[in-house]
Amino acid sequence: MACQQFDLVADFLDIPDNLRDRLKLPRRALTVSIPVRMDDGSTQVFTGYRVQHHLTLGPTKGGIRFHPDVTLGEVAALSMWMSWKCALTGLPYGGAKGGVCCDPGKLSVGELERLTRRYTQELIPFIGPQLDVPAPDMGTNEQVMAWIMDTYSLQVGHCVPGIVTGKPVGLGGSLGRRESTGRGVAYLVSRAMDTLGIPADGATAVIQGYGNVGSVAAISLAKQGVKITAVSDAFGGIHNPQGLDLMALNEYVAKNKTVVGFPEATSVSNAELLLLPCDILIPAALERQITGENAARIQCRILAEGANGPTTPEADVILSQRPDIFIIPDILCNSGGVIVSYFEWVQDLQSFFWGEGEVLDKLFRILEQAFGQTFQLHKKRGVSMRFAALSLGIKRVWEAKQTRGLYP
Ligand SMILES: NC(=O)C1=CN([C@@H]2O[C@H](COP(=O)(O)OP(=O)(O)OC[C@H]3O[C@@H](n4cnc5c(N)ncnc54)[C@H](O)[C@@H]3O)[C@@H](O)[C@H]2O)C=CC1
Ligand SMILES: O=C(O)CCC(=O)C(=O)O
Repeated sequence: MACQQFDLVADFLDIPDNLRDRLKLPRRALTVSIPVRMDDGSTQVFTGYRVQHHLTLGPTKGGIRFHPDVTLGEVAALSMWMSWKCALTGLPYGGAKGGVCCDPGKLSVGELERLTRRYTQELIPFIGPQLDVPAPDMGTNEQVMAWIMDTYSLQVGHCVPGIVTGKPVGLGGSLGRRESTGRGVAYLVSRAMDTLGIPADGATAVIQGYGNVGSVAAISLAKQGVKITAVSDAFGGIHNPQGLDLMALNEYVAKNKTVVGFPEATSVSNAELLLLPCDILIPAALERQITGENAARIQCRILAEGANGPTTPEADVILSQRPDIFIIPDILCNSGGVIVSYFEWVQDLQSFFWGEGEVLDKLFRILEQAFGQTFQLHKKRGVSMRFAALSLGIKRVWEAKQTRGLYP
């Protein structure tokens, strides 16, 4: 998907054929074996990856995913999208991504810590505050980032908070980072609603994936008056056309570790949830959810891509024939996370920390600019919002490579 998107944009930008691989292929891709002593005394070997897409504009940046379906190809695609996302939002980074093929829900806290520390140990020659700075993604959280920071710091002999972002605030994390991706999604949805003339009060939203991104987006939108009518997780979904009580839902999820079984809602499958009528549809879980098979049948006005890569190129072709749907593409829609990660990194390097108001103000200003530039190109050149966002990101990296002399 990432390569197909790149090739279309490269044609539009007239990037010479013989130089396209320079932009497309990752600079480095690392596969590691991670032996972990399990609680029952056995040893299990997990496979982990870290892909750094380009280092032309600064260190590489991107999350680490713990999920059973992680593959090297997926991580490479996610690293490429990180590059275009950072360039679109003007951050001084190349893209990276990491992943470990495991099911974090089935590991004890001790097993998870040993796995994280051993994975970090394997990455140590390749990461660093000026080289590659990991962050959370699906299946990882602040605690995992704290273990990464601790493992790295023990190795080099002093405390290095700038090695990861998305850490607990008490260890040099930034105020607002935990909520930043979901808040950014909600900010851009409200910009899209303004643009389309949809009043927030009474609008409805359906969210696939009620994790960090999905749950914060839900709360932020509900504060604007939007009714959240359906949400889901890996176990299934729930639906209430009158709107879900999010306070009660969050208490239920904290206790039961799933949205499934929440009272005052009917159950719905993840596939059915995507087809529910709503004003705003937010995929906030895995890639390839809106496909050639279901794209013609989704019933929203705004498709806000909280997840990375939720829409396949086949679906994009179908959606291009549906002017009734406004897409906020992933590299724009979920960029709030990496933007506040950038703020966290800057604060760590300076050992000087900002208030939450300052973080949010700077976040919304960057989102506003990226939304404005993408929307302008979309209108001016008659290209989709995704194409416009990718073009802006790819063009900036391409220009930087040319200015540096193409081979850095
Ligand atoms: N955490 C962050 O700061 C950022 C995350 N993202 C993207 O947002 C998406 C979600 O990430 P997080 O919220 O951080 O992860 P998370 O691990 O906090 O939550 C993921 C949610 O998706 C659910 N899920 C997993 N498989 C599913 C499936 N097959 N169908 C439906 N739901 C499923 C999980 O049960 C969980 O509720 C991912 O695509 C990630 O790459 C993008 C930018 C930043
Ligand atoms: O915060 C970061 O550095 C990266 C977050 C991430 O993985 C993403 O934007 O997909």
